[in-house]
Amino acid sequence: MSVGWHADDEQLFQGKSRDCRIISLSLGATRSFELRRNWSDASEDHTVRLELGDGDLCTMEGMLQKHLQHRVPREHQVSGPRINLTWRWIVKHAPGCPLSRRAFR
Ligand SMILES: O=C(O)CCC(=O)C(=O)O
Ligand SMILES: [Fe+2]
Repeated sequence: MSVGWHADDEQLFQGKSRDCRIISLSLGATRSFELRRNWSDASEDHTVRLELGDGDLCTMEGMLQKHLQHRVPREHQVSGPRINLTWRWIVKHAPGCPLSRRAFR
């Protein structure tokens, strides 16, 4: 299992235009989690690598989704199952949703 380079830029969370907090809990096998800048720079590799183990919490906050991408790279030496639970805050509600009036206060 792997997750390719991406930003969590879904409209629901508005992570490219305002502060956005995403909290994740990893359970199971330890996996690498990498971050890189959101624009190409072939001359230098600024990739940052973390290890997310069983029970680890990871947060991505502020404007991280605008400026950085993240991924969980393929690692052939890793075996065993892993799940990652995430908590995200919906800030863009459908028109007519009772929460939409509060969303941008
Ligand atoms: O599995 C992870 O640690 C990250 C998953 C992820 O990037 C996502 O759900 O958007
Ligand atoms: Fe993600």
